[in-house]
Amino acid sequence: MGRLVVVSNRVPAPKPGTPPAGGLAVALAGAMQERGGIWFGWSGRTLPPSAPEPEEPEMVENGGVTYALVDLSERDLQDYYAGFSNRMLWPLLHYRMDLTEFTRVALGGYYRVNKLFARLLAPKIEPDDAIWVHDYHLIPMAAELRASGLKNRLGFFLHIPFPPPDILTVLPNHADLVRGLAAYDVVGFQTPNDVENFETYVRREGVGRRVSAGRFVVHGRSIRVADFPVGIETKSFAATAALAGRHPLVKRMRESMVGRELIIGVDRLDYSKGIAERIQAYETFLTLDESWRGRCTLLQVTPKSRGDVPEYAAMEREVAELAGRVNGAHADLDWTPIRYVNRTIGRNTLAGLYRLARVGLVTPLRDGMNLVAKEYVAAQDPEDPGVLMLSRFAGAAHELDGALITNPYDVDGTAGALARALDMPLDERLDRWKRMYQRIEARDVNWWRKSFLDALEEKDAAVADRPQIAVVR
Ligand SMILES: O=P(O)(O)OC[C@H]1O[C@H](O[C@H]2O[C@H](CO)[C@@H](O)[C@H](O)[C@H]2O)[C@H](O)[C@@H](O)[C@@H]1O
Ligand SMILES: O=c1ccn([C@@H]2O[C@H](COP(=O)(O)OP(=O)(O)O)[C@@H](O)[C@H]2O)c(=O)[nH]1
Repeated sequence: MGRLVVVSNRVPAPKPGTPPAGGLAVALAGAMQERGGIWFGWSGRTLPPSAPEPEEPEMVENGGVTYALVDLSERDLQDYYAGFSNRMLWPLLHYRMDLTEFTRVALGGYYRVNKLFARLLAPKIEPDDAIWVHDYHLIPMAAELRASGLKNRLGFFLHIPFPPPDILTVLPNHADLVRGLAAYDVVGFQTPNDVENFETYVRREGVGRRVSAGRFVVHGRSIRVADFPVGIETKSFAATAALAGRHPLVKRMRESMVGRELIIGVDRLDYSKGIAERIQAYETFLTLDESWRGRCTLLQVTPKSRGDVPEYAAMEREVAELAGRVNGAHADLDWTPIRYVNRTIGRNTLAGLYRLARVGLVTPLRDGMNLVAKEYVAAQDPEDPGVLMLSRFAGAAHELDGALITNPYDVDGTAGALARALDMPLDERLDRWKRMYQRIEARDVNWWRKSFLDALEEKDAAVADRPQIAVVR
């Protein structure tokens, strides 16, 4: 068995002595420690203005994993990351054609960085290594690596949605992008809906077809295509949450609630997350059901994200103004309806905050999966669990059928669902929570990693033999 080589734009900082943070990082690091591996990607740093392009990645060893990190020039970062990845692919793949900006300059930067990454990575690859590329920033990597003569197994996992063809074909280079996907041996999506959109695209564009369950021929290559819903490290997150009540910040939060019910939202500041619509629904709820005034608080944790992209800066202002206006209109001397926190909270603290909250509000307009939804479920007290409110447009809604499923575009409907969640009796909360917990325990992040890698190394039964998961009506 060869090594595992993971390639992703963002690589968790390999600081000596600190474990990698986040479910994805933990699981992939676990796989690499088992097998020996390289984690290749952007260092998170930019090169000084006149510095030449790097000839070698910086190699850092930590905890049995070799990190291979590449600094990017400011221009490459603007064109490849802020430009084509986050102003074109991100909005388009989240069904937001109105927010896209396509430029040939940014597209050029996207291919330039993929070429650079492939050139720096190829010499590090051994013949029996399995290579697993992650996310929309790096779709052309397989084609670039194959052009340098590599014959290895190559897998790709898309963490964000794959939209229907009428949306994808807005992208002027959609044909090249899908040709790039066909250079992999396995292409993984988050949900059956994404797989279906891919199938419709290749059929309509006349570039391929599904030949059997989980197997496609695209541009003449036979590839595996299936959904592999990403999970979290469920058991350890649940254990952390059970102990997190001792954490000083969680204690302070509980004391400050003075018996009020907590409603929690945790999202990067991103227009895909539906934060403004959520605040509007909360305001409608407070207006419609006055009995809840002064008896509940919405804690919205929203770290800033992608500040170089203009749409994100605009959204930062919009959400801050909205939260301020709702507080101004509804607050009392001893009660603030919304606590809006614009910084990153550590996951151990978050675990305790989720457990304190009677309702978890996860209402994206579109989301690949949404790990916060799974973390909220994992963190609940099994004797007295809270209620997850989940947008039907989050990938997680295909699995978490015990949630109160909402449509974030329906502000009144979401407000009504919030009232129902806060009033839900214990037996219904228990019944809903148990179904969801069983699911995320069985399909945790280790299941995700193993099922993808088994498909990549052709060790699995036919992908189609896997039990089907619930599909949102
Ligand atoms: O790296 P950034 O630009 O700061 O953005 C953070 C990450 O956001 C996206 O996450 C996605 O992956 C999650 C795990 O599979 C999934 O639950 C979520 O729905 C997705 O939005 C992005 O895809 C990552 O590449 C970014 O690193
Ligand atoms: O202040 C914060 C906010 C978020 N997160 C973590 O960031 C991840 C967000 O993943 P998700 O899939 O929900 O959305 P993404 O941001 O990847 O689109 C989750 O593990 C959260 O626990 C965190 O550690 N601290």
